[in-house]
Amino acid sequence: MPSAATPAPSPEELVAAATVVSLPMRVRFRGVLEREAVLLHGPLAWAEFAPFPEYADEEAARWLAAAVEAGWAGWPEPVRDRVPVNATVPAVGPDRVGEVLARYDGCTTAKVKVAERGQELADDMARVAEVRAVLGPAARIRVDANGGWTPDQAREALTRLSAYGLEYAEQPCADVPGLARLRRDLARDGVDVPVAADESIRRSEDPLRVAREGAADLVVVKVPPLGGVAAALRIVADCGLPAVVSSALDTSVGMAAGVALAAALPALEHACGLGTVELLARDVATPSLVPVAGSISVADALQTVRGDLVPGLTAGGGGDLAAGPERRAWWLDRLARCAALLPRA
Ligand SMILES: O=C(O)CCC(=O)c1ccccc1C(=O)O
Ligand SMILES: [Mg+2]
Repeated sequence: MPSAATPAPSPEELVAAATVVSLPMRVRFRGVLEREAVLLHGPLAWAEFAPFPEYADEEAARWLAAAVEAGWAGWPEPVRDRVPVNATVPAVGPDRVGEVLARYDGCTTAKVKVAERGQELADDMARVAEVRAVLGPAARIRVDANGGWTPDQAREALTRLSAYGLEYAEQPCADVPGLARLRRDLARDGVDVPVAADESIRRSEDPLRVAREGAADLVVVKVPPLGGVAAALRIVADCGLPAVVSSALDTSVGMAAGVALAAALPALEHACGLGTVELLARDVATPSLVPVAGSISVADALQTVRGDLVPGLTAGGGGDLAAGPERRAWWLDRLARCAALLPRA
């Protein structure tokens, strides 16, 4: 049960509840082949704190607020039992697309990374074409450029990629004015590709600006950067746009928070980017929280965080997933600094 009266745990309490793990990834994502995370054993559940290493403390503190909600306060009530999930295809060559998609059981929506640094539109075309060929005409395909295109590049790329049929384009351009201009240009040209905002929501001081300025058709929401499930629900309601829940490259523990958000949204019209545990070569829970027949059960998500993790993984010990002493010290220091930034009830 969420409770506004639950006081935030102290920095000492959080450090005592923490273990630091390092997980190898199957494919490079965000330029890394290894994902580090702090797992916190709270009184209600396990929680995850894993802001990307380059984020400053102020931004990382929102990720910690989301972890405190998970472990200490609890999540809003679900309104559905299962959450549909998309496959996520990193910027691999077409030769690896089949192998990536095969790991997502029953997923009929795929998100394809595009505009990767060092690659060209021809690479994106080949990757998206292969996804369409593997999944067939009925599948939904969305692309995610992570802000990598100028508005003109995005117009050209999406006009060409639209030949494969796109559900939407996620963060095609880096900023809100760019997204708004692109949306107008696509409408003028008759190119039917809706625009979704991701970074413009989750890394913004003003997450409602996208909606105010008509810069997107839908919003992508992630629990950790928005400061928790309850905070994300409020942002979606205030935006008044359809929402897609996505992950931030989480372990099964972090993924459960995304499932809790997707389960609690009043409306859910799109598959969610909550299948990315498949990108990790190792995970903290058995079984892993991965889609079965294209969706994740909400009860499975709750059980994942309320039960035991893999043998040897306890607050204070990471078993054979434990990060080395230097990385452990770096993360615990960061945890304590971010904890000091949280409002204390
Ligand atoms: O939405 C998905 O399918 C997976 C999540 C994802 O793509 C992602 C994962 C880590 C960091 C950024 C992003 C992103 O959506 O941009
Ligand atoms: Mg994105």
